[in-house]
Amino acid sequence: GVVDGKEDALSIPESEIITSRPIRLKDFAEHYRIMSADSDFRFSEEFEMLKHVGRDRSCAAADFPVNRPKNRFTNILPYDHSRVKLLPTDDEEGSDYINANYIPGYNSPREFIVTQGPLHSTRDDFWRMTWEQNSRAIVMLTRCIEKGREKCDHYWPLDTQPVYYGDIQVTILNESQYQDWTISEFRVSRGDQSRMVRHFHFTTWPDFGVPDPPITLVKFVRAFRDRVIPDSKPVIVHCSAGVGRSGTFIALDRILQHLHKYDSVDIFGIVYEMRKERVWMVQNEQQYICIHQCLLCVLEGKENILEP
Ligand SMILES: CNC(=O)[C@H](Cc1ccc(NS(=O)(=O)O)cc1)NC(=O)[C@H](Cc1ccc(O)cc1)NC(=O)OC(C)(C)C
Repeated sequence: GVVDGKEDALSIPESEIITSRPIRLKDFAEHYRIMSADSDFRFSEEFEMLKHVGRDRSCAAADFPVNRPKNRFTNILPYDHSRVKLLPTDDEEGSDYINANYIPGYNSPREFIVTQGPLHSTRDDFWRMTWEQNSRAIVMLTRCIEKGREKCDHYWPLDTQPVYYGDIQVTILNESQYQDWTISEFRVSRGDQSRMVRHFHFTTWPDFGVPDPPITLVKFVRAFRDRVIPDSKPVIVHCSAGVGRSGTFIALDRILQHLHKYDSVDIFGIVYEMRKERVWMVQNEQQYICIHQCLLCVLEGKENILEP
């Protein structure tokens, strides 16, 4: 079919759909120069090719009337095929629903769970998901309030007093504040069981934008990867809608691990794969280019330069 004058993705033969565009690391600087020429003309073209990826998938559960209030935004709904299901409570319709999808990482096909910033009304579901999925790390990429708008509920305690979220108790054990992020450790308990969950909160990433300078994101990903315990438990990543900043973070985390073992990198393919699992992962062109800028800084050895 032809939609708005262009062939839509469904009409292109499977064999002709481009799903990856690997670039050799030794050619990456030149690749970046070519793509960014003429006001990022080729970056725009390449990012446009990702527009329809995944969009043919159903979001039926998200659309159940009982689940609609659980979605922060009307246009950011989880695909059914990759959504995270809560353990249902006595066949209550919608009791298994949370706006969250499994996303592949460098280490496993379900390394991450990407979710929206909890609403006040869904924060108990958020902690239930964290417990049921046995997650030991949460990456938060938004502030709770930005430009006077609520982007995310403050879903963890305000001080060291324990707080219950449903039947799950959360206690802040410690908190380390840095210039652009805060790393905390929570004790998360249910009944007589307790676990430690690390909270990695990036605090200076504007919605719809990119960290300034991009190297700050490289340093945060390093800080996260150096501290996260390598295990098979999914890492929970969220921002406000759980698409733009979350997708950008995961893409960079994959790339920084990948380049130790391989001599090429496929940023287009990584974003393509993520968008098959969750809508709009890496939301805009600026974020897509930022991933390339971060990699360029690392390849040029700029990440260890002390800021002025
Ligand atoms: C461009 N903004 C949006 O699309 C946001 C959802 C969103 C996406 C990504 C991000 N950034 S993030 O993923 O990095 O947190 C924030 C918010 N959606 C809304 O604000 C939507 C409106 C909308 C915008 C664009 C569109 O194509 C369809 C509908 N509004 C909306 O859902 O209104 C409520 C909250 C009152 C129910």
